Order: sequence, then structure tokens, then C-alpha cells
Amino acid sequence: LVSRYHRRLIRFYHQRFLSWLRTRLTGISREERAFRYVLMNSTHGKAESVLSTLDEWCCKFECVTNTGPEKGQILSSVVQRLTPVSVLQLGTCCGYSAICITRLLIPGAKLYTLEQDPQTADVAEEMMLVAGLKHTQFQVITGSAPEAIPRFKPLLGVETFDFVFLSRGQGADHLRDLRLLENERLLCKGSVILANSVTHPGAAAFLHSVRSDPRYLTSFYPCSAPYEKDIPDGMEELAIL
Ligand SMILES: C[S@@+](CC[C@H](N)C(=O)[O-])C[C@H]1O[C@@H](n2cnc3c(N)ncnc32)[C@H](O)[C@@H]1O
Repeated sequence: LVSRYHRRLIRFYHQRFLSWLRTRLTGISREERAFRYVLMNSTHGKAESVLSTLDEWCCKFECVTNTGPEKGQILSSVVQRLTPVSVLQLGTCCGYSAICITRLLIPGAKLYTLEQDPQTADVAEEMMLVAGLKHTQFQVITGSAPEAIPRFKPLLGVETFDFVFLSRGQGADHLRDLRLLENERLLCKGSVILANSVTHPGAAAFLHSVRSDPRYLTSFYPCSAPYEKDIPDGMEELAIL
């Protein structure tokens, strides 16, 4: 087991344990640490510069995204293909993938991105503003998915989403979130959902469920984990037929 999973274990040690220790010792969250680096080292107003500075931070210090450049490219190509008007992201973190999406939106389109931790949501909002994105193009919502999703229609005035990026967990949450979005009628024919990190063990039930459901057309994008060429990862796209 150790030889099979040692890379994941090392990654866990760096990303979780050391990060947790730094936060305990300094009182500064890992998202805030990444934001301070971006403030000092990026060209303000340029989304590409904020993304590449975040990549630099994640490579050199600690990873604050489950997307990164390779998956960011997949996400970007889906957004460019769909030209969605109403977009939802579940799980904002420090705003990496939110910036990836928002910088490509057509005029009049908007990203709604949900983050459960209020401090992290504030950092993401600041990060997106530093990237030159405007409040007319995005809204960071604070709340936990199971409670927030049923409030989206009255809160946001959105009937359905054209594109949804499921990115708050590593699989098990994807199915719950998908079912909730369906129950609340926030998806319609033609809506596209992209689920992040679907190779984690918890995502097996999600993949099985969507791939065997005739209501969806699914495609799998193999890739590697952010900044880890040797760790396989993947994203699943579902189009509602
Ligand atoms: C892995 S990060 C997302 C990173 C993001 N995709 C990116 O690359 O920039 C997951 C985020 O989801 C948030 N989250 C976890 N559970 C949530 C929930 N139930 N509702 C809303 N956000 C949640 C976490 O606080 C965390 O910031």
C-alpha cells in the first residue's frame, strides 16, 4: 500500500499537515498566504498573471487549488465551447478556477460561485478583483451547498444554469450536489456539468450513476493531479439530453 500510495501520502503531508501547521503557527489561512503572494508578485488587473502567479505559489510552496494549469485548460476549453450565460461553481477556495471561468465569459454572462467558509470566500473575491474581474461578471456566495442550493432561485434570480462546475469535494459530494440541482430544477436540457477530481475513490458511485443514466451524455477527460504529473486524475463532463 505504501509503495502504491506513497506519492499521495507525501502530497497529503505537504498539502494538509504542513499547511495546517503553518496556519496554526501564524494564524494566517493558506488561502490568505497565497493571496499575499499574488498581491506582491502578479500584474494587477491581468487574470493570466494572477493565474500564473498562483501556479508559481502552488508549485513552490503549497497547493491551493484542485484545478491547476492542465485541468484549467480543460475547464477553459469547455467554457469557450459552450459560451454559457449563467454559470455556477460549487467550491471556490481561493478563486483559481473561478478566475479561469470568469475571464472567458461573454458580455452579460455571470459566474455564481459558492464557498462555505466566509474567510475563504472573502479571499476569493479579493483575488478575482485583483485579476481585473468585475462584480457584474461574478458573485461569490457564502454558504454550504446543501443549504444554499435550494435558496438559489429566490436569492440569485436565476432560473437555470447553462454550465455547472462541481468542485467542492473529491467525488462523493458530486452526486449529492447534482441531485439537489436537479430537484431544485436548476438544470435544463442542454445544461452541461463538469465534475472535477473524479478519479478519487469516493467518485466511483457518481461516475457509475451518471454513466448509466440515459438522461446524460458523458465524456471523460483524463489528466493529472495539479502540479503532479505522476498522479492520475480526471474530469467528467455531463450534458443533459
Ligand atoms: C478543492 S477546493 C476548490 C478549488 C477550486 N476548484 C479551485 O481550483 O480554485 C474546495 C472548496 O470547497 C469548499 N467547500 C467544501 N464543502 C463545501 C460545501 N458543502 N459548500 C460549499 N463549499 C464547500 C471548501 O471550503 C473549499 O474551499
